[in-house]
Amino acid sequence: MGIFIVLEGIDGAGKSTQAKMLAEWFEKRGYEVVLTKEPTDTAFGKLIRRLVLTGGREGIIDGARISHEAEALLFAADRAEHVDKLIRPSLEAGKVVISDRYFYSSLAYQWARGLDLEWLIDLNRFAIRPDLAVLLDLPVKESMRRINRRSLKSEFDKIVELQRRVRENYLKLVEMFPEMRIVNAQNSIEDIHNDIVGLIEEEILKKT
Ligand SMILES: Nc1ncnc2c1ncn2[C@@H]1O[C@H](COP(=O)(O)OP(=O)(O)OP(=O)(O)O)[C@@H](O)[C@H]1O
Ligand SMILES: Cc1cn([C@H]2C[C@H](O)[C@@H](COP(=O)(O)O)O2)c(=O)[nH]c1=O
Repeated sequence: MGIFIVLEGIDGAGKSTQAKMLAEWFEKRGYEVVLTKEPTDTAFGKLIRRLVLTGGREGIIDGARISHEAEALLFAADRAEHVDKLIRPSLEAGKVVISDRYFYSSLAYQWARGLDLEWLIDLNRFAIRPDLAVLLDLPVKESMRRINRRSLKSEFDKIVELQRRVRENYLKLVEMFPEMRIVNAQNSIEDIHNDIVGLIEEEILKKT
C-alpha cells in the first residue's frame, strides 16, 4: 500500500502551496506522487462549483440556494468517485497520494452550516482514512488578508463568521480523529513545510 496524506484548513490557510511543496519533496526522494484535491476536476466537482461555490445563479431555485443537505450529498458523491477512481487504485499501486481537502472539509464546513455531525460522519464512512491529515491552523483574520477577498461589508462579515465556525470545528475534529495533527500556519511557508515533513517522518516513514 502507498501513503495517503491530506491537507486541511480554512480558505486561504496555505493548503495548495504546501501540497505542491510536499509533492516535490516526495518526488525528489523517488516516490511516485498523485497530487489531487476536492472538489475534484471531474463532472461532479464541476457541478459543485456551478451549484454551490461560484455564487452563480444555477444553484438557486425560486430565489433560494440549494439545501445544505443537497450540498453535503454532492460533496460526498464527488468524494466517492475520487476514492473509487483515483485514491484507492493509486494507493494499491504503492503511490503517495496527497489530497488538498478530503472528508474533514465536509465535516468542518457542512457542520458549520448547521448539519448534524453524526449524519455527516455516516455519510462519509466509505472514505478511506488517510495515514495523516494535517490541519493548517490559521486565524481567520490572517486567512482573509492572504486571500484578499473583496465583497460587500455585510457579505464579508458573513464569510468571516462562517470561517470562524469552520476553524473551531476543525479544532474539535482533531480531538476526534487520531490521524489529524495541527500545524501552525502563521509561520513562513518554509517553516510550515518543515513541520509537515517532520510529522511525516515521525508518524509514517519511521513506522514503515
Ligand atoms: N505561510 C504563508 N505565509 C504567507 N502567505 C502564504 C503562506 N502560505 C500561503 N500563502 C499565500 O496565501 C495565499 C493562499 O494560499 P493557498 O492558495 O496555498 O491557500 P489554500 O488553503 O489552498 O486556499 P483555498 O482554500 O482558498 O484554495 C496565496 O497567495 C499564498 O501564496
Ligand atoms: C471538499 C469540500 C469543500 N468545501 C468548501 C471549502 C471551500 O470553501 C470550497 C473549496 O474551495 P477551494 O478553494 O477549492 O479549496 O468548498 C465544503 O464546503 N465541503 C467539502 O466537502
